[in-house]
Amino acid sequence: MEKQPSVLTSLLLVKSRLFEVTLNRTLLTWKEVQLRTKKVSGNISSRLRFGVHSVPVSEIIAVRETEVDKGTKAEGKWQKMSHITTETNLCAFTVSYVEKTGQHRWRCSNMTFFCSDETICQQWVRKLKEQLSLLTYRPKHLLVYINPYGGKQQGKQIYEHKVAQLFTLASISTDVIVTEHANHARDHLKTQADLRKYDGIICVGGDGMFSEVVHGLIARTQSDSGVDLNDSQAKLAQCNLRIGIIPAGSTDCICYATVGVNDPVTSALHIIVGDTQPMDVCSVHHHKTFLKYSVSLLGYGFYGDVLTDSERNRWMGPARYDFSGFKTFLSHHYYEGTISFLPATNTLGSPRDSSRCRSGCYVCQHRVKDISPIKWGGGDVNENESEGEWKAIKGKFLAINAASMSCACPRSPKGLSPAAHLADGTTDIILVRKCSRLNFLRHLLRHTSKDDQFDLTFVEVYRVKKFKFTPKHCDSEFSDIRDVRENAFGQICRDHPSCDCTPVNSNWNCDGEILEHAAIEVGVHCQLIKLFARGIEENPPFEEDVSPSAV
Ligand SMILES: Nc1ncnc2c1ncn2[C@@H]1O[C@H](COP(=O)(O)OP(=O)(O)OP(=O)(O)O)[C@@H](O)[C@H]1O
Repeated sequence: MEKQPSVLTSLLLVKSRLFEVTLNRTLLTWKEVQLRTKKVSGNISSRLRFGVHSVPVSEIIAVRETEVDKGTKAEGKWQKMSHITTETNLCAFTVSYVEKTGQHRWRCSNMTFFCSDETICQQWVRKLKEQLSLLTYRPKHLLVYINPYGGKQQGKQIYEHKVAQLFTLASISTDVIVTEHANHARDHLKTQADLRKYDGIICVGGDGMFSEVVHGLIARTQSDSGVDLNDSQAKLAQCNLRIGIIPAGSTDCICYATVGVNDPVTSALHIIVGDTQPMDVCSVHHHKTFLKYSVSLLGYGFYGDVLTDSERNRWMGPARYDFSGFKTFLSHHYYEGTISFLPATNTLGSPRDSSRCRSGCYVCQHRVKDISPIKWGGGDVNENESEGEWKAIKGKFLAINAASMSCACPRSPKGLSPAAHLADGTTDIILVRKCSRLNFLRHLLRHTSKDDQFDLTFVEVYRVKKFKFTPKHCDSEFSDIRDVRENAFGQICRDHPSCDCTPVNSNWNCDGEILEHAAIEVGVHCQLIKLFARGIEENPPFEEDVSPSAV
């Protein structure tokens, strides 16, 4: 790699140790210099270099002049150096920067450099600030929504104690709104917020809060661009404002998928350094009506039933998911219907790949541009020359899942579709056909083991750009099919929601919310939104412990 010319180089002190500090356009580096006086050919002292520490300029948070404790000024190696005086005014500046501490966690570290005179100190502060001012992609004004009731109801405290001071340090100004009811943030974004004032929108909460902000921002962007949300074939306008998530929810799936960890300080630092991660969004329609957007999972059958049951047991807290999961597993319902889809033919990846979507993902960067408006295949199978061939699969399914990202989280370390991508314009449909309880259990357990969860005869996986699902018991095109049930004799019962007949249709679980209709049409909108994140970093570098702060 070509060596960058240095912008500034000086010998500076950190505590009592001497460092050669160099700033170039991309890196701030400090190398320890040890003075050892030894006779080489009669006289002269030589310098030996020790530990090296580098910080990318793009990961410097702030720089400021620092008060010097006058009592310490005469200490240090400068006393031993004839060419640097200790008699002058000792000055210092502090650099705050991102330190990667492992497990994808970031922390804000401070390093104070002491200079022999004020001019050098001011020069360093000026040059560092100049370099930071070139990073125009960093946000300066943010709109923050805090859900005080998400997760363990710690949203406000998390923001005030862990995030606000970092934003102040980075000279980011904020307008903060603590939400007063569900959909407050969505509706404020849709209609009231003056979005021209901001460089990004931050939500403090969980996946539900993120979903609110996504819905508000997409709706606002489409209304500003004159796009009809109910038109399932419309090409949606991209949202330019980035969204940041400060995790304060119960599951924080989106944070795990885009940052690798649900840590408020790490997320705040990704926002400050101005990271960008594009993300696909699925639009979900029922005939001519818009229902919802989804960024992670659309699940019918097993995952829909778990959510429906867990909503009835909210009083149990987070334990309701385990309880409902177990109950749904035992009930072992299957559902009949037809899934039609348009396979993603021009993508570089496949759902059975061993590679994963990571920071700077090649597959997402080289996605085939989705320029055509969404067109729906009529009937079960339809050929459309410009888009490829629709396929249809009719059957009895225990689960139909569409994963737009891996959905990996501590509960399911590999996720539902380990090789799914955040921003390649596709979603992975996973069909689990009717099988024995034991086989279904084998499939479920493989989400937590090394074995391939798709390598089972009753499981199929397809990477698609669009799909539609038609449940078997959906006689009228426009009827609401939620309450269609089947009694013991196989007859359809619509009239007795309280009788003991089994539902013949499941509900769709759309990113943790229940959809009102089973018959849906879904289209993937490639890179519709952007997050303040950079994707999960592969083997994030551990810093060698040569930093003077560790001394
Ligand atoms: N002030 C409020 N009062 C009640 N509900 C709110 C308020 N603000 C937001 N909400 C709603 O609370 C729901 C849950 O919030 P959130 O996603 O932050 O936490 P969570 O459900 O515990 O976490 P996760 O979604 O990660 O499981 C969201 O759907 C949001 O619409």
